[in-house]
Amino acid sequence: MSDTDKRLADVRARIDALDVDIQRLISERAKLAFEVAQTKGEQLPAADYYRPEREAQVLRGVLERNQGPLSDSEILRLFREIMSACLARQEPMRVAYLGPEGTFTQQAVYTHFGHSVLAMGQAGIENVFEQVQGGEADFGVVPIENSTQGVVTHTLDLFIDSPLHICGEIELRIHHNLLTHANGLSGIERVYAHQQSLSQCREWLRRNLPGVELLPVSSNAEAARRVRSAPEAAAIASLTAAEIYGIPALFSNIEDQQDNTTRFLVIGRERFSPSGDDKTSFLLTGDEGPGLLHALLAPLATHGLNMSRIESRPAPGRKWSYVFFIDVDGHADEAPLSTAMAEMEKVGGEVRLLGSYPRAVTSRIQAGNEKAS
Ligand SMILES: O=C(O)C(=O)C[C@]1(C(=O)O)C=C[C@@H](O)C=C1
Repeated sequence: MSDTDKRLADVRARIDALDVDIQRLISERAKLAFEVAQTKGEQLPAADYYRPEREAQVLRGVLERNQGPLSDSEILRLFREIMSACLARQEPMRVAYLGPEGTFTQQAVYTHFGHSVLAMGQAGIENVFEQVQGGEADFGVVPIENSTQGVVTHTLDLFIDSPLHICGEIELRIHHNLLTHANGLSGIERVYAHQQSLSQCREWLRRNLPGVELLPVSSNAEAARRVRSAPEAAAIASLTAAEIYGIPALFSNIEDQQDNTTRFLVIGRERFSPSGDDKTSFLLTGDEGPGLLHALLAPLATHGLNMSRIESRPAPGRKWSYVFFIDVDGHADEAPLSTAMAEMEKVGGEVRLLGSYPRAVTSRIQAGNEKAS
């Protein structure tokens, strides 16, 4: 045996010993998670054991402890999967998402819930809402805004008449790829993609495929599906879609903005407790003149609450009336937000809580500055 072989055998023996420990510890952890489950009630479906606030706390701890050599997102992913597996001891949770298979929304589902869930692709955002409301799905995941393209108005509008709650947010870095069976750019006659993705890659397409026909379709996964047997066409889609539909990526990371990020919301039928670092979304409506919005927002300022977003949409059936979507820091069950919301209700108009939920854990990972990457 050469010296190199001996060193290799030695390191592998140490890895084997560690694997035994890791496996024992994971099994021990799973047993403790089952113990927690028993205290919540035996034989309930997984959705009844799910505690997003606790999961966020566990994952924040993982990030704080990480000293490398694994990157923050890798170590998060591993612990995410361990918790997902611990939870899926009963029937897996059913999570509806904007499909078909291979969309970024599906990727958001796995990033947030891990792979031990049943992800159910839906044809439209409204179908995701319907599945959760009707109880066919335990939770739903829908896109809400993109850092390059702005808000997904269709999702906002669906909240206006929905009784569902927001119980989580997911931030996903969006990397676009040019998928094609063509050997080079010169063989491409048309490009399919979702309109949002065409817009996010506008500059790249202008420089690299000038004059080529750009065809918007319902999703990037649908674009990939169309290109499967059309070697003269290309699709803009994720690498997951490339794998599912068996199409090579001719170019990767073709998005114009390096930090192109999409935010998704998790919707469900219940409300959850504070996690220690939460956000709250609510809806404001009222017909009492321009001073009303100012009066409604004043308590937020008085209590020093940070408002991270305000979005207005036309109120359905009321010409020139608006509905305002507001995001603030804090949980509605905790002061100072609970106090501010009580004061807002006294002003008049309607203040409807859409949900309080843990801030996306991945938002703690600085883009391009990832610890140990
Ligand atoms: O702490 C709990 O409430 C658990 O059920 C355990 C656990 C975990 O594995 O850490 C599992 C599922 C919940 O969503 C949250 C956490």
